Formats: sequence, structure tokens, C-alpha cells
Amino acid sequence: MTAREQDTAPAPEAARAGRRLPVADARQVARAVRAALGGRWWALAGVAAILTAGAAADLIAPAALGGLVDAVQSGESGTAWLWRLGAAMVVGALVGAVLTAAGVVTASRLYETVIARLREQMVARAFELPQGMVEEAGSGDLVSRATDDVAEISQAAPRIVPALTGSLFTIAVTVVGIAVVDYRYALAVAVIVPVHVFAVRWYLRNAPQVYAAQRAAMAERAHHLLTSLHGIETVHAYRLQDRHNGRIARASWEVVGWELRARVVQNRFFGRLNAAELLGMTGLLVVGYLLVTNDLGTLGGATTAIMFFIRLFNPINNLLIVIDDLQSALASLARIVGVIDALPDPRDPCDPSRTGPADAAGEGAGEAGFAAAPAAGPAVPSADTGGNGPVLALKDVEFHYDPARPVLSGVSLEIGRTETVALVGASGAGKSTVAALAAGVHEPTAGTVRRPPATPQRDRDLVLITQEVHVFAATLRENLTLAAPSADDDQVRAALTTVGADTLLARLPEGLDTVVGTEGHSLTPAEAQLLALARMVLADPAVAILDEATAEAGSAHAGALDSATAAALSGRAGLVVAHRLDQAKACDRILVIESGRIIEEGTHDGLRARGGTYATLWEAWSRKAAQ
Ligand SMILES: Nc1ncnc2c1ncn2[C@@H]1O[C@H](COP(=O)(O)OP(=O)(O)OP(=O)(O)O)[C@@H](O)[C@H]1O
Repeated sequence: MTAREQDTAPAPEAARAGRRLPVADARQVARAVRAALGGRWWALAGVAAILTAGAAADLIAPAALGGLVDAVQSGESGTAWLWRLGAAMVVGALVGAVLTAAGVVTASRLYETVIARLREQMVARAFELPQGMVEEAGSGDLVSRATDDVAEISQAAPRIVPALTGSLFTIAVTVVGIAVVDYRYALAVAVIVPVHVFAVRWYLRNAPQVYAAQRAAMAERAHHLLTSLHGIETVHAYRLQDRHNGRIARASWEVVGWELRARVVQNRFFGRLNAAELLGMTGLLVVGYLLVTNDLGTLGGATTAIMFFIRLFNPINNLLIVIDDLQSALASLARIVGVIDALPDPRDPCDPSRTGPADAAGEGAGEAGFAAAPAAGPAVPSADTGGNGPVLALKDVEFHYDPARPVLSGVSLEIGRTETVALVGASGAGKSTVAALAAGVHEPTAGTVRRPPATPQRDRDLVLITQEVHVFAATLRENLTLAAPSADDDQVRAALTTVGADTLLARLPEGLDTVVGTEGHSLTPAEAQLLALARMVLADPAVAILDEATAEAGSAHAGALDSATAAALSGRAGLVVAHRLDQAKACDRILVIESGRIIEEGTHDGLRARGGTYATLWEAWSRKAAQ
């Protein structure tokens, strides 16, 4: 099965659901946000001060309005006093608007910085995640966290930050203001407190799981979209459009269902908030009526108390409504921080599992076709492997993707320092899985895999090249030196010459400076494979694993690619998943794999002479090749 075909195979959804990327808990989220703030507490305090000052200025207008009512009713104040009250209202509103705007702008800068840092950390960490982990979770989950979840936080933050910082102060000052007018007004307003407490508790009980399920449904939808697009050729070739459309439609309806449930929960919450407002206003009007008719208060006092209460609607509702945004944003934040914390901190010197440079695996592991292997499994001690001793060894390896279907059983193999070993077998026999285990993409479910020892350039010690070679939209030089950043032009040219790509270089209009890839000079599949082999030569790993790396580049180029492969593998250990049996013939040793077991092992001539499975495969392949 090719990598593309794997991507479009029916997704074992129930199995995958249990293997999502981790979601962080509240403690991890708080720690990540604190770290992303990077000690800018003074900026946070400044934002709070500006917003609360703005909220205080906003109280001047309603207070002045009450004064205005009393002044008009008494008829004793002159017009100058009325003008002064009017001016105070205008100045209060202006100062409040300016301070609020300044606070929101400063807050936006701060939270955008925090979001950007978290996003960068997540992307950096995503490159370090073991490929197997991302594959198990589905790349859609990761993409959905980098897009949907980041967007969710970016959209929610402008509402959350001002509401949290500004509203609390406004509420506190306004309630004090109402009590100052008359404590009985404050008592009337207090009836809304239990209604709010009830509404918020109900909401917090119901909303989080709806939002979490909504995010998970979005991730599932992204996964199906991505896998279908990624394997579009296979989808067309096997007429799988209906099946894939159906799967995407089901995932989309699942999102719609959760969106609707979220809106229902939200509306019921808002309904409870409106009931609280009605209750508070009714209480105030009754108390106001009683106080004014019994000469215990003035009409202006009642007006101020009512205006203050109306002013409370916004901050209280903002505060409670942002609980909704806050829940939603926190669900997204937990998913982002979940990726950041998915692996131990590479900078943590106490963590023995991470001995290499933080960016080592990141350089290649995220790009198809050139994956630097993450360190895993015990290393082969270099001192013990003199001569052509094994530099890569699998012992009694078992592996399954689905526990009900073992893929490999009892696989053992060793590869010497300068030996090239071919893996051959029918489609689905398990060749790519052996290659993935050898490269560290997956870890065995039983048995051991010993890979080359860790060094400061650990990711150069083992390189996996698959069919899907990625040509970056960059210059040819940049495409090559990403494998060896310190390589100079002479070394780059020498690597191209080694794999016979000097003619390609000569044809490019600006030589090594020619931009290749989607944005520039497009390379043929065969040229892209040569590029991958030249990259490997520059990386100079101890072990090279080629998973049908040159199988799809076209038979016209087979000879050139085989010579390039032989030159690139020279002097290092090579494991070659061979599609064409003439590739296997050129290797030092051949392993025949059938139904996840190695059933034959030997040289091309030895295996042919034995007359077993390889001999039969060779006869069939040679006949077909001769046609
Ligand atoms: N990601 C995966 N999830 C579930 N099953 C998988 C996955 N990848 C491979 N398999 C299954 O594991 C078995 C071995 O697959 P593998 O790709 O290793 O075989 P292969 O010999 O390389 O085949 P091909 O030559 O067609 O690439 C097959 O039955 C395949 O369906």
C-alpha cells in the first residue's frame, strides 16, 4: 500500500477517537499563558488601570442626569448649574470613551502577543511530535488546533479581556453608587444575585462538554477533508468520491449538530440573564415609587439609581456573556497547550528522553519525503560495532495499527555499516511498516529496535526518504542545505554530482540560486527524487531508509535513479523497500516479507537458486519487465 493509499483508507474512527492529541488541564494552561506573557505583568496592570479609569468616568453621566432631574424639579438651580451638569456628562462620556479605547488597544496588543507566542510554540512542537503520534491522531486534529482553535481564541479575546478587566470595577463602583443614593435601592438590586449565581452554575455545568464536543467534531471534519484532498488521485482512480463525500458530509453534520446544541445552551443562559434584569428593574421601580411617594427620596435619586442599574446591565451581561466566550476559548486554549505539552520540554535538562538539539527533528520530520528520525529505542553502541557490524537492528519485532490485526510478527533483521539490504514482498506484506519502525516513525508493540547512537547531529544519523518528496518553494541551494545548514556551495555541487544531478544544475537558469517548487522552476518527479537523494548525501547519515523512494518516478528514469541510489547509499547502511526487483538485485542482501514475517533471506543469486518465493517473484517480474 502506498502512502497516498493509506491516507484514503477507511478511517477506523472508533479506534482513532481514543488516540487524539492530548488536551491540557487548567494547571498546564495557566502555566503556558504565564510563560507566554513573559513577565509583562506591568503591561497587564496598566491595561486594567486604564480600563477601570474609563469605567469610572462613564459613571459621571448617569449621576449628572439624576442631578439634572432634581434641579429641574426643584426649579431653584440656575441655568449655569444645568449647563455645568450637561458639560460634566459630555466630558465624562468623552474621557470614558478615550480611556476605554486606549485600554482595548493596549489589551489587544498584549493578548495578540500571547496568542502568537502560543501558536509559534505549538507549531514548533508539532514539528517535533513523533510522526506516528500525528498519524494516529490524524493530521486534521493538528491542523484544526492551528487554525480553528487559534481563530476561536483570537475572536473571543477582544470580548473577554475588556469585559474581565473593565466590568468588574464598573460593577463594584456602580453598586456602591446605588447604595450611596439609598441602601434600599441596593437591597432591591441584590435580588438579581441568586438568579445570576443559578444561571452561571447551570451554564458551567452544561456548556464545557458541548464546546469540547464541538471542537472535537471540527477536528474530525478537518481530518476527513485533509485526508480526502491529500489522496485525491487515489480517490479519483478508485472512484471513491461518493464514499469520501459521504464521510465529509457526516462529519460536517456532526459539527452542525454541536453548533446548534451550543446555541441552545447559550440562549437558555441569556434568557436567565434577561429574567434577572426584569426582576431587578421591577424591584427598583417599586422601591423608587415607595420612597418618592413617602417623601423618603427624591425623583432625581430614583433616576440616578435606575440609570446606575441600567448601566449595570452591560458590564454584568458582558461579564456573564464572556463566560460563554471564556469557556469556548479555554477549550481551544487547552487543545493548543495540549500540543505544546505533548512532549517533555526539550530545554528541561532533567529530562533524559531528550538529548538532542530542540530543532533537530523539526527540520525534516514535518516534511513528507525527508523525515529525520526521532530518537527512540536503545541506541546501537558505536564502540561495539566495528568493521561492518550492525548499525541498525530489529529483534523479534511485533507491530499492529489495530490490536485485532497484527501487521508484523517476529521480525528480526540486522544491517551492517556499509551494507544495503532490500525488503521485497507483495503489496500489504508489511514492508513500509518495517521501514517506518526502523526509522522510528512508529515504535514496536513488542521486541526492540536499535538505531544509530545519539550525537549532537542525531537527526543526521538516520534519514527516511519516501515516495512523497517535497520540493520547497525556495532556491535549489536552500532545498539542499536544509539537510546540512553549514554546507558550502562546493559541497552542495559535489552532492548533486554524486547523484548524477549535475546536468539538472547546468539546465537551471540561475544555478543554485534558481527558485524551484510551486513558486518557481518546477521539477519532474525524477528530479525531485534526485534532489532528495542529494539532500541525503549532504546530511550524510549512518543509516538511509528508502521506502519505494524511486518507484514512482517513471520507468524511463529508472536506470538513472538506481545509479543515483547506489551512489547515495555507498559507504552507509541502507534499507531499501524495493518495488522493482532489479532494485533488490543490486542490494547486498534481500529479505522477503510475507504477511508480516520474514520468510526468506539471502543474496539475489542465492535466493534464485533456492527456488522459493523470491525466485517465483523474480520470474514473474522479469517476464513482465521484458514485455
Ligand atoms: N496507518 C495504517 N493504519 C492501519 N493499517 C495500516 C496502516 N498502514 C498500513 N496498514 C496495514 O498494514 C499492513 C501492511 O502495510 P504496509 O504498507 O506496511 O505494506 P507494504 O508491504 O509496504 O505494502 P505496499 O507495497 O502496498 O506499500 C497492510 O495490511 C495495511 O493495510
